[in-house]
Amino acid sequence: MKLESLEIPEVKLLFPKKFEDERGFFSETYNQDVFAKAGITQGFVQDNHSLSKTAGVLRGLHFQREPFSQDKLVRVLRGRILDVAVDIRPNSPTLGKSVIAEINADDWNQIFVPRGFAHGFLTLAPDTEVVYKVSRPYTPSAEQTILWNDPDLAIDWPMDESRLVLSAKDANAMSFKDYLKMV
Ligand SMILES: Cc1cn([C@H]2C[C@H](O)[C@@H](COP(=O)(O)OP(=O)(O)O[C@H]3O[C@H](C)C(=O)[C@H](O)[C@H]3O)O2)c(=O)[nH]c1=O
Repeated sequence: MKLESLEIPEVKLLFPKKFEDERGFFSETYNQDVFAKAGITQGFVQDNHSLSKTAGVLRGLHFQREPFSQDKLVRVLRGRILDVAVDIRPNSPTLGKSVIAEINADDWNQIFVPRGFAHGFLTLAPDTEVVYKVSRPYTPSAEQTILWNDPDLAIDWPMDESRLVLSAKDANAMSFKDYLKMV
């Protein structure tokens, strides 16, 4: 499996092998030993799957407070996303910095977003299906959302706000400044 580090090394891009033949393809999309060799030793306890019907669906920026924070291993079954991981670790030298990568079915790539990061994505195609493993279970009481277009984070989303589809929760999320007051 090919592995690439991004501007924040804890966030990793992975390219599992895809064996193609006249029938189609086979791919081990997760293998504990192979991923451990890539430095991903977290166990995963839950698989998630979301469908976004149009391009312009923006989900995020989400995280779960400690001790419920989740590592996430994200891939795209169909379509394309711009995936964003924001470093929200209070003592990190890259606090507030984002890593952005396109994850899509054609490239068959995955992104590993460790705990300590807020996560979100913007769909770039209709009928985009995202599946991802998480290392701790969903804990609604611990779920938090930081505003997708927070001025201090200054994430360069490549789509005009008027075209975005957001949940009410995400549209009314807290600012990064308010998050910093929490920690
Ligand atoms: C996350 C989650 C949600 N749900 C239920 C709760 C809601 O009734 C419904 C939709 O949840 P939500 O609007 O939070 O879904 P997304 O906006 O796709 O949230 C996800 O999007 C960003 C990109 C993430 O990184 C998180 O994993 C996750 O928060 O599914 C569950 O039952 N289990 C779960 O693990």
